[in-house]
Amino acid sequence: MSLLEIDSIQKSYNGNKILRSIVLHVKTSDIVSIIGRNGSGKTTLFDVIFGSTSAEQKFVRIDGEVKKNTFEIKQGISFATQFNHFPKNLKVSKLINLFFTDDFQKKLFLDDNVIDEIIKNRVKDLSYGTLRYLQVKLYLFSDSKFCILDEPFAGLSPILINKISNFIVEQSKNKGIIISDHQFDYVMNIATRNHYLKNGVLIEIKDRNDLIKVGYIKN
Ligand SMILES: Nc1ncnc2c1ncn2[C@@H]1O[C@H](COP(=O)(O)OP(=O)(O)OP(=O)(O)O)[C@@H](O)[C@H]1O
Repeated sequence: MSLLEIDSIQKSYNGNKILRSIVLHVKTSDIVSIIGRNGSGKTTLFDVIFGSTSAEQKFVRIDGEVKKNTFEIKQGISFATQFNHFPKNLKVSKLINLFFTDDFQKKLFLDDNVIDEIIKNRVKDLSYGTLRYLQVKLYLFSDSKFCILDEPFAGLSPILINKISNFIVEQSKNKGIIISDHQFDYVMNIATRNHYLKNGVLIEIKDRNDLIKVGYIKN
């Protein structure tokens, strides 16, 4: 059982406080959602946690050890960003080989008809949705204690969303997962705990009704 403790995160852009005081604790088998309106600061929060964006204040601890820089954080957290950073000319088969040190996880990863169909292609030949599916699945299956998924369902058809949802539940047996996506029904269906990000703080929410109360959706 691992524990990720995120505390006292504060971040401003041009004097505007985007994150005021974020506290979030995630342990193995948690699927923790962060829902929020466009521009509320979800991606900024993930970038700050991961260390790709600086912050006025930040505290990240994994299993009792304070993690100060991206190098240290990368060893404990895999982060599927909204963007694809894979080299365009790389073959999908090579990309997959680069990601896995664990044969068991690799075998599990490869047991998938969607991957079968693209394994001989190059990254540049994949459609947006297929590339997104590949990217999210790679980070989800990678050998890390925690995984952050920023908009994993964006651009995916319902069948692929269901597949990714099932993988999230399966992989959460061995890792803690933080997920943010505007497809809130799919997210809340699998999350073990839900949060709403508003005015720079996280509010715990229980159900769809709470999303109406906070003004994310209409009745
Ligand atoms: N590099 C930057 N410089 C200045 N302002 C920024 C920068 N990056 C983000 N912001 C601002 O910070 C706020 C939060 O942006 P962020 O991308 O974190 O929101 P989000 O909740 O992820 O939104 P979405 O749901 O649309 O992806 C926005 O007002 C955005 O304009």
